[in-house]
Amino acid sequence: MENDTIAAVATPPGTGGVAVIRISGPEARAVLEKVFPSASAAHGQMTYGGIRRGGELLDTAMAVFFYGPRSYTGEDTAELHCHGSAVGVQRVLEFVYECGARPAQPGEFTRRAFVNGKMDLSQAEAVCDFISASSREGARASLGQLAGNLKERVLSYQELLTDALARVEAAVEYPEEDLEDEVAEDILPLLAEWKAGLLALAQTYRAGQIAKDGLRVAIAGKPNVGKSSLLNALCGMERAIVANVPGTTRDTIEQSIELDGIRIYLTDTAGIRSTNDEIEKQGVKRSENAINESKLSVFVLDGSGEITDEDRFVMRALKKSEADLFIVLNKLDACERLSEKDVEREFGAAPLRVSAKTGAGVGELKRRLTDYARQDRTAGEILVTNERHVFALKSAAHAIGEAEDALRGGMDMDCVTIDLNAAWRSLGEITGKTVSEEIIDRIFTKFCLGK
Ligand SMILES: Nc1nc2c(c(=O)[nH]1)N(C=O)[C@@H](CNc1ccc(C(=O)N[C@@H](CCC(=O)O)C(=O)O)cc1)CN2
Ligand SMILES: Nc1nc2c(ncn2[C@@H]2O[C@H](COP(=O)(O)OP(=O)(O)OP(=O)(O)O)[C@@H](O)[C@H]2O)c(=O)[nH]1
Ligand SMILES: [Mg+2]
Repeated sequence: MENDTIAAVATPPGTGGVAVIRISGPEARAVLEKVFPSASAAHGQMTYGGIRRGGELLDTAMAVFFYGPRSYTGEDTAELHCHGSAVGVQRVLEFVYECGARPAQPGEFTRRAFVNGKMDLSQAEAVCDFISASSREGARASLGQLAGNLKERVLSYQELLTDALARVEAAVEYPEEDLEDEVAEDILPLLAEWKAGLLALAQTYRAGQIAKDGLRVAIAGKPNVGKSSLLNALCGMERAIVANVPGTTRDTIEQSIELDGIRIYLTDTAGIRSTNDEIEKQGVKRSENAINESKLSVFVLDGSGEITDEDRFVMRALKKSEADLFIVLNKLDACERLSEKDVEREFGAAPLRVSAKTGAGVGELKRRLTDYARQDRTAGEILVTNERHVFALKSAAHAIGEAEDALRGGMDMDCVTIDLNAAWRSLGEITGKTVSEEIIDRIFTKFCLGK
């Protein structure tokens, strides 16, 4: 399976300007010559010509050939740049299969690039993330990883660990030289530094996850405080129905916006209150679900009224969830009955004053949302966006901590060696050096076809 020749359409299905078929493997050149006889023999040179099966013209296209290892996959690779006709591309693809290629599995081109050492596992994962990025920040984070920022950082830690291991092993090997104390003294501060660095990197995951997957924000509050109006103000359109009738919003309403490069999934919810109305009850249940699925809740209060038991009821529901909380005091354009102090006294946090009606304060709310999304950014420009990587970084930091304890406790130097090796192996899970075939399978089956 590893060494046959694969083919797939690399561009999205359907109608387009141009569609690209990629062919990779030892027979790629032979396949290309059958499908596109006028192909140039020169590396990377695109030529124009006809694709004919028997006497029949299937397309007039362009083709290019890359000799391995100077290609994306590291193998011989051909590309056919066809007209973006769904039917035309299908016919050319069938012809390519007849000429000796087989259909590629999802992610198989990139898997070959990984197997052939063209990229490490973190870069291969970044290819998938970059393609599916839903915001500028998500695209930036995955492109950094694709360019190798995480890989380089991990490799440099592995190099440091290897140096430390060499010193520890020398102390073990030449006990007569009494190197142990000196090695311990030299290495201990380094271990602390590496552990902190790895943990700081792991901590970028919160911001990384938001960059990659966006931030889910629920807009919650009792009926008629202006939640739907706030949703509309945040997304700049009349997305939800607004009316001066408590219970206007019956179902949750979702709208995503991009704020300063970050994808934000806003959910406007039905006003939460205890009710006997069957439909409203279901709406309230959905509101509670939306809050539980969000990382952040915006709790809306009506500044033209008083704090009521209904507000307290909502606050209790919010407190039960794990979501962080912003309090917003709405209707600041109307006569003011509630001050920021009142809210702080009641709910323990100062609110942001806005008017969903005039838009006052909405810019500041947006700013606070993006600040919230960006907090925890350290460790330079690298953003860890993958739980698997976080786990590996934390495991490595933990093993380094064990090595520290062993050194400090005057334990056998062999224990230190074991711990440092464990740290090295944990880091190798990120680059793919020390990862099981099952995990690699799982990663690549998530890819789209043709990548
Ligand atoms: N036409 C086309 N465009 C594409 C791709 C592709 O496969 N085909 N890519 C696919 O995702 C991305 C570009 N990524 C690529 C990465 C490496 C190589 C490559 O040939 N690398 C060789 C040679 C480098 C060189 O000549 O300097 C190498 O690494 O040895 C090609 C594309 C996006 N655009
Ligand atoms: N003066 C003023 N009125 C507002 C403001 N925001 C909302 N309103 C009014 O308050 C009423 C309720 O607004 P909605 O946005 O429908 O309130 P809601 O919280 O979504 O209500 P439910 O869906 O019933 O829970 C409407 O008449 C709005 O025009 C504001 O900032 N100032
Ligand atoms: Mg509403």
